[in-house]
Amino acid sequence: MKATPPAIALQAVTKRYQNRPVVDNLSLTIAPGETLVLLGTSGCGKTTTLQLMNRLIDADAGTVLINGVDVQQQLPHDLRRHIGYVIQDAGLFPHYSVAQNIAVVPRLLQWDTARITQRTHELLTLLRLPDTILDRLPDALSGGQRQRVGLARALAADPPIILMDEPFGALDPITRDDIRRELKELEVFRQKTVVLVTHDVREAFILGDRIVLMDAGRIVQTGTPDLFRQQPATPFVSRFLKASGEG
Ligand SMILES: Nc1ncnc2c1ncn2[C@@H]1O[C@H](COP(=O)(O)OP(=O)(O)OP(=O)(O)O)[C@@H](O)[C@H]1O
Repeated sequence: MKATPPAIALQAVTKRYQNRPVVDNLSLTIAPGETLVLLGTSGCGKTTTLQLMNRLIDADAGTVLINGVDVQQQLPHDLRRHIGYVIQDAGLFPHYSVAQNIAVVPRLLQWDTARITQRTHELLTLLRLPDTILDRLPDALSGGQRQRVGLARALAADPPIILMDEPFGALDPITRDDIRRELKELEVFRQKTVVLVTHDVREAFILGDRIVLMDAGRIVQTGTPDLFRQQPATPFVSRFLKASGEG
């Protein structure tokens, strides 16, 4: 029997801007079903690393594989239909209603209206959203509701991989804590391969099966939250954890 390939693999990947590597010879594998958190200070290359995974940007060197297939052999739009993407403040289309936002990928996949309606209602229930918001524009939602709609949109076609870039960054601390907790408890979230970018150590410890701490485009330490607590690999790691009150 053939072994299952990693859901995502980066092999010696480099991305340069103005001749400066912002992702520097980085290698990383993510198992199916794993929640991996990319953690690090502002500008260390987390977002760039994430965007290499769904071909929002292309690497200058190295290989990115999704389920064992080089992303260069896949069309960006095909790839993105199979990889959900959630960004800060949800990134909803402002002139689309909530219903239209949630239906973006199902429409691309040419689902019929009945199937889209059924899926939309399932997602509203899953994410504890009232169906009274379906006709509203994103502007007429609270930040927490917008973020939930962003999640619903990313989950709509049930992609096996979800990429999340500072998904809770725009929320107040209480709403952020609530949504984090709810997300962690969702069965669907547990089953999926999730890569989450954050600079928030607490968030990384709550949500991550494994954490990758980056600095200047490189990996400083990889491991479970417990490993980070018990064996910070370098003084940089200790300082990073201490600065957030988790060290
Ligand atoms: N399109 C671009 N052109 C030039 N430089 C860029 C571009 N995108 C990112 N950079 C630079 O690459 C570096 C890494 O950026 P990246 O967004 O990946 O960092 P990050 O760790 O996600 O930071 P943050 O937490 O602030 O979002 C930064 O110095 C940034 O200024």
